[in-house]
Amino acid sequence: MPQVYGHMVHVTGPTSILGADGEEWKKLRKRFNAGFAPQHLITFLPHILEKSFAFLNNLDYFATTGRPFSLVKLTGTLTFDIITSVTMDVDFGAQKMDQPNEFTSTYHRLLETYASEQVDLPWFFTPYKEWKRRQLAKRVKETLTSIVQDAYTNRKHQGTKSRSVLSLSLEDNSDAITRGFIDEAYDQLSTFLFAGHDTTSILLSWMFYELSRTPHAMQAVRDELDNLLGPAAAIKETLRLWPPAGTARLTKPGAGIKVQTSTGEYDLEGVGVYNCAIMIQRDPEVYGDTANDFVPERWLQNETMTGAKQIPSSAWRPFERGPRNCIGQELANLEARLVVALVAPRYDFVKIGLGEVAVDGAGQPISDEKGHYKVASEMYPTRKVTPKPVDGMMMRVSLRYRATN
Ligand code: HEM
Repeated sequence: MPQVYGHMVHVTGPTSILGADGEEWKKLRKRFNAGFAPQHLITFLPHILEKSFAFLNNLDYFATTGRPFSLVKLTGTLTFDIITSVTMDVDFGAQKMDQPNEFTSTYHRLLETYASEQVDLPWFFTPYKEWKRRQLAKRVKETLTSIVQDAYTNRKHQGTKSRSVLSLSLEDNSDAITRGFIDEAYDQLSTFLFAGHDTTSILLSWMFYELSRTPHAMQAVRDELDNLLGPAAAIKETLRLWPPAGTARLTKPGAGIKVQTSTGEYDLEGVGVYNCAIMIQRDPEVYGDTANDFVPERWLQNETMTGAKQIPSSAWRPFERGPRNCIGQELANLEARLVVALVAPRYDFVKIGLGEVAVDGAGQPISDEKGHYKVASEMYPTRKVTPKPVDGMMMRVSLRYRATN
């Protein structure tokens, strides 16, 4: 839907796979599918592991100093390091807290220009922000373009080929390198950079938050680590409650698209359709009276669990469905499983600020009847007023044990 996609053009570029349509999209999707085949994804494991250990080092620092920190910032640099390493074979060292990397901070400052309710206003309402966004986008483009150019040279002179997004973007080139060709490769690279790290970092933050206030679920994750079932259910449930991405489509006039709902049939000819995953995935008709609760057990194929069999697949769509679904979903799952397997046994997280757990006079958490800790203030107020901004998942973390090696 151009009205939505247009806003993101400074992050994704005009020829991005996200905005492409028809034959152009098919060509791009086919090309990049090769980089996300299961047997190829497994080759990313050493990269993901290496970056996850750097993440553990950072958590250790906060555990030993007791300092509060923004979890979403920390997971953001982790997933940034992973995505740059697997899509362009470059290590920006984004997680080095004592030596902030310039490209990483420029990129995150660019993303922050979108984190405001004013984002939907035309540019002339927020001229300074628009100017700043363009400046930051220009600097990001300079760095990524030089990476594209270097990769092109290596490919041409040394025959270096891989199935990274960058390498796949350079396929189809004629002998002469043109500005347009480099720009297109840059658009795809920067799209994967954005789509492949922001989402996964949000997933990880919400998951550790929900686990921190649902002790039985955290215990199940720790118990189930051997077969990775526990993390899989926790990941799925986090994505149900807190889908980090979404989709909007413009229906073609004459395509005959109609939708049947409990209140009648609606004609969706030539309109913008926004699949609001956060509402669909909290539908009480499907998820019952625990629709708003974090209940990973619902996804375990256990006959005794209520609801497990009745959830229609279309009621869970964080990666969307059909041919335009998320190309990186298996990578996101792989990352999340690995990170939770390393982090869950080693640390306890405690939320501070918005969403922190309510305690009794003795300082003990107060549980509700469903086994969740009650929160003192909701992360997202449900009142019909402008919600407060989220606080970046401010946390404290403590070590459950010290690794000897
Ligand atoms: C928790 C993590 C993730 C979530 C929730 C997520 C969600 C989504 C959703 C909902 C779409 C469909 C958008 C639309 O229809 O307009 C999408 C598309 C896409 N995602 Fe993801 N994503 C995640 C991780 C990733 C990763 C790790 C990558 C890359 C490595 C990635 C790359 C893409 C790309 C390139 C598209 C466009 C696909 C196309 O149009 O053919 N995503 N994602």
